[in-house]
Amino acid sequence: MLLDTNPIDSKRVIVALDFDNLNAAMALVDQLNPEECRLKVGKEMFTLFGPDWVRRLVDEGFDVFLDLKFHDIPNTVAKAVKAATSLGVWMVNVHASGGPDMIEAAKDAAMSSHNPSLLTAVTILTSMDERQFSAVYDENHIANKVTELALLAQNSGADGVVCSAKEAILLRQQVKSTFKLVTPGIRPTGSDVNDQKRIMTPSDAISSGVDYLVVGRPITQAKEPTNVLSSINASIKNIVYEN
Ligand SMILES: O=C(O)c1cc(=O)[nH]c(=O)n1[C@@H]1O[C@H](COP(=O)(O)O)[C@@H](O)[C@H]1O
Repeated sequence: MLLDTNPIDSKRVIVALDFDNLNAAMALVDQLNPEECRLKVGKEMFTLFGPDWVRRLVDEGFDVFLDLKFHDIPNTVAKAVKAATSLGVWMVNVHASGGPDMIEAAKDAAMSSHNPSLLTAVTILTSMDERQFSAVYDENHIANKVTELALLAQNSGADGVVCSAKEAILLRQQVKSTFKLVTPGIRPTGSDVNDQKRIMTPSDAISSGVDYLVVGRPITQAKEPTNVLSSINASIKNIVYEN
């Protein structure tokens, strides 16, 4: 299992499996090659199909991002992260707004596991635009808050953040080069935006310094999912970000 990104990682796409039907999910997974993508399992599928299914994906050779976005008191989050890493997953996440003690506790738990996982912290959800953001934070500079939360996450030991690719250029000036930027809200040209607000194409995102692209519906709802994945991989294959 890779904990670091190679200069050109052949699997920079993380396919978000958001299905309510296990057969439909596995029909897609069976077409995917663990050398060409990683997988993300979120709240819906984890709640419906549980840890055994996650272990199965790991056993099939996939690097799994278990996206449960923990946000609770430090002790509770540490125990949840310990349980998550015991499944053999590659990455787990928390909300950065849970604060430094919570992130540090999560990182300690992720590292002390017999199967250390990367820990990322969610900054501001990609479904938030300025109107949504200002309703929560009483200000309207999303990029400033993302930067603040990313630095907080880095200083508290997180391995990276989940953010929008729109903030990647700014973040790359401020965080360590090894700090992972994981970005949902990725939309190949011409695909539906759905409920995402802060979006970018795969090649623009990688050119902006993103490490991993989280792509759900543009792949999972496509008539030919593997064609979409291959075309995204081809579009980013030779892009190396230089700061
Ligand atoms: O943590 C995440 O993965 C996440 C954070 C965020 O800010 N925005 C976001 O869309 N996500 C997840 O990324 C995936 C995006 O899926 P699509 O919009 O279908 O590409 C979903 O599974 C979301 O839960």
